[in-house]
Amino acid sequence: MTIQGLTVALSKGRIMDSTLKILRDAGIPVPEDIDSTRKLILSTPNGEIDFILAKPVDVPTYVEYGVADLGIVGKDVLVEADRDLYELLDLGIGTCKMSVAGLPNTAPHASMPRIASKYPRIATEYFRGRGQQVEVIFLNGSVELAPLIGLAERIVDVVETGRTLQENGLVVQEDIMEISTRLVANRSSFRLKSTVIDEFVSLVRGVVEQKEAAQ
Ligand SMILES: Nc1ncnc2c1ncn2[C@@H]1O[C@H](COP(=O)(O)OP(=O)(O)OP(=O)(O)O)[C@@H](O)[C@H]1O
Ligand SMILES: O=P(O)(O)OC[C@H]1O[C@H](OP(=O)(O)OP(=O)(O)O)[C@H](O)[C@@H]1O
Repeated sequence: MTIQGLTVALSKGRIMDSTLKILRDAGIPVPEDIDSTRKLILSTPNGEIDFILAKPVDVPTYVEYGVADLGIVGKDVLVEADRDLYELLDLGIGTCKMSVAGLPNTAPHASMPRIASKYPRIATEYFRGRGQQVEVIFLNGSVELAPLIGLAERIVDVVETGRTLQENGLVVQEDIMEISTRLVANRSSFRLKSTVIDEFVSLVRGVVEQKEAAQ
């Protein structure tokens, strides 16, 4: 069986190289110039797969609307987007944590503490779940700035090595969830293209399991 007739949305940026390595190791046809091109839609020479190169935050949108059958994207983005998708596989790459961080030795003092985050839904749900009233302030990046300049008491952000927190004098206060890269599917595609999607998943799963066994 060969893979045919799929559109796959890939996240540009940090997880792109490890995603492409997994796909290539799995024997999934990938255009040669995908790492270097400025094109946003690429097809394999025999037209097996169309790849859409998207901003990570937009991948769940493409997949939910069915313009992509499959998507590869971080769990952080998926939880924040809260789209109606099937999550098929954990690729075990792009691993990090979603954490609450702030300046050390500071007890929350405001009755309505401010929390800065690029992930307002995750932050809001987390504090709601703990029965804590907070005001969540959306920032697009460099979130660690917020406690340093007095915009917010704490942040909710991704922590990988911890270097950004450390170099800015911040510490993790609570961990919210583990993050890794996931393969997701459009609900209709999953039914209508089940054979080819099953094949895609089983090829990728083989590589992921092999990597896990070698660790
Ligand atoms: N140190 C890290 N910082 C941010 N994301 C990380 C990190 N380590 C792994 N990841 C994972 O990589 C994914 C993509 O990260 P990347 O920085 O490319 O996206 P992004 O923050 O949406 O980029 P941008 O907004 O700059 O386009 C994240 O959604 C997350 O799942
Ligand atoms: O624990 P670390 O290894 O230091 O990684 C975590 C940092 O990396 C990400 O920022 P990114 O580089 O994507 O920039 P951004 O803050 O502009 O989103 C994230 O938002 C943290 O700031």
